[in-house]
Amino acid sequence: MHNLEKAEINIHVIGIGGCGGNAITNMAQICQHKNLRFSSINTDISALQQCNNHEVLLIGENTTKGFGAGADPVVAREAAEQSEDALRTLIEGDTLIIIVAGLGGGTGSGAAPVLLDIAKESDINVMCFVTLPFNSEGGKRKDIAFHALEQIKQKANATLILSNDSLIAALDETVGLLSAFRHCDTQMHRIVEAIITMLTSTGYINVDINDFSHILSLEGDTALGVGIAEDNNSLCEALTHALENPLVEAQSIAGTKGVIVQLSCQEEPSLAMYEEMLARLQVLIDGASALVISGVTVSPELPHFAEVLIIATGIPTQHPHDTSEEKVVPMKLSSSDVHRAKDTGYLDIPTFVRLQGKG
Ligand SMILES: Nc1nc2c(ncn2[C@@H]2O[C@H](COP(=O)(O)OP(=O)(O)OP(=O)(O)O)[C@@H](O)[C@H]2O)c(=O)[nH]1
Repeated sequence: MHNLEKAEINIHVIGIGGCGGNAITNMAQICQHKNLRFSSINTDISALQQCNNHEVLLIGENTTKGFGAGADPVVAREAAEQSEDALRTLIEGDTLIIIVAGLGGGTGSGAAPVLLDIAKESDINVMCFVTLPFNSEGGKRKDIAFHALEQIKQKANATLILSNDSLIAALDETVGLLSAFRHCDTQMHRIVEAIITMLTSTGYINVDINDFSHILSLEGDTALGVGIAEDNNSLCEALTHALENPLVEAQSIAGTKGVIVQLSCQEEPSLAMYEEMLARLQVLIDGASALVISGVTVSPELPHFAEVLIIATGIPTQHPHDTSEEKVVPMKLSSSDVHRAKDTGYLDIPTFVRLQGKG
């Protein structure tokens, strides 16, 4: 008799540095699931004290004495290396790690690559959700961010790059900084939730962890996103919108080697619309003989008619480090999105704002 119990999936979302910790605090507040765990890692003990709803780990205590990495990624890397054993213990038993970090400062930029190396040694898939600094933060922060991004893209199975400058372009001018950051967190949280639903629910057409790992193992650039459909007729648009997030670098999936398309619906989707959505996908991949894995889950509790999650990997790299403004396609958000961003307060002032305040 075979044991038909499914192996437990453990998804661990880990924030690194001030931005990462803020994002995790927000996500942990709204997103709970038995297969999901949240942690924050920092060199700065005061930032970790704000992370009051999830696990925290102080790294490099001997070097930094808990006062932060002083915006120096080299110091942060050393701090992470000093705490390698604690990092290894933190990720024990994880199936998938999602790292969240703001690039451009010390801790996120310096410690994320170290955690990626440790996860790789332990054979754990890692996705990274990173933000790029505002232009107004200056060239030095941009340089640090791009250098870190280069390492992260090489080491992670998939990287989602959110641009802080796009927040300005995409949101209403009157939105406050912290609400805008919170909006950025919401985008990441939507993707995390869609991945959890995909990996933990049994779909009519099922995408399992091995399908997911296969797609993540393909080498090249990645594109990922979630699009929302209000009815059967807008499944195609939801697929396109998944790749047109106003906060994310323009994402083309032309030439991709592998794609997961996961459709979660309140009720059974129409066959014709499902087929049309997959036909649209073929147009987007532009003739590539990609491996397409599509899943369908019916979840009556979804707040919209449907959500389309797309994860494309093995995309040919066109402009590896060009994240100039031209590549970002800002789109205005819907008024409900702007409303949501305005309505939400923020728990804590991000570290970089606090540091700037200190003058
Ligand atoms: N979207 C978003 N970006 C943030 C937030 N906080 C900081 N940032 C961005 O992330 C970059 C890095 O800031 P932090 O995360 O505070 O820096 P750190 O990695 O902790 O580095 P050190 O404080 O120098 O050790 C900043 O330059 C900002 O562009 C946040 O809450 N949301």
